[in-house]
Amino acid sequence: MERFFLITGHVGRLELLVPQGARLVQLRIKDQPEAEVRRQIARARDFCAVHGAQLVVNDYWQAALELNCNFVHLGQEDMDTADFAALRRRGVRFGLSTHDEAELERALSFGPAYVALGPVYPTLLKKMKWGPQGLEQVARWKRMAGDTPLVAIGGLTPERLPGVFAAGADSAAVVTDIQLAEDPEARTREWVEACRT
Ligand SMILES: Cc1ncc(COP(=O)(O)OP(=O)(O)O)c(N)n1
Ligand SMILES: Cc1nc(C(=O)O)sc1CCOP(=O)(O)O
Ligand SMILES: [Mg+2]
Repeated sequence: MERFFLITGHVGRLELLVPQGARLVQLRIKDQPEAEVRRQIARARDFCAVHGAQLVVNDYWQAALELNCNFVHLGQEDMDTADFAALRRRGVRFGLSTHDEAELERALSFGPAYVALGPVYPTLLKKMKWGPQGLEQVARWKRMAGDTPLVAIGGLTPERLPGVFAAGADSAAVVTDIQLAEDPEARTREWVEACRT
């Protein structure tokens, strides 16, 4: 699995940062009208196809199906309503969020392309009911997930990556560190480099 997992909140940002070297990118749109969501997903799909990047559509699995996208990310609530049979029929891979053992067990039962564990470190992005999981939890998740790739998320920075990968994460996902960077393009290149080593 790609070690660098970029997450952006707008297709414009995705178009700016993918050319810096991101090969796996999630479009995580929040609080937008459905038509705008679909417009952005279609644009991201086409852009990623041209630039050789894998697009992962967050939340909007129905739009992803309708717009012929092939990878979605689903949270625990999304799992209640997602049509996994339809996703499988159409060859759409899915990654799933997990935060505790019960969620991990449930997520693994669906046969995901990856499971995500978070927040590994404190995150500024959103209020969460889970405290920081820490690196020992990353190592436990890796053991429990078996062959399913593990994505670490939450409060990650290039400086924290050696510890995260040493603990067993296969991939590291980021929103805030790049979103708030003074120079997001340069910071993305730093991530690409840090994930290479
Ligand atoms: C790679 C990755 N991991 C976790 C999440 C979080 O998904 P979710 O719990 O559905 O929360 P939102 O991102 O929808 O707020 C993710 N998006 N990507
Ligand atoms: C969107 C999201 N989901 C998380 C989870 O644990 O499921 S942590 C998180 C925040 C993303 O990380 P940051 O902005 O700190 O890089
Ligand atoms: Mg979600």
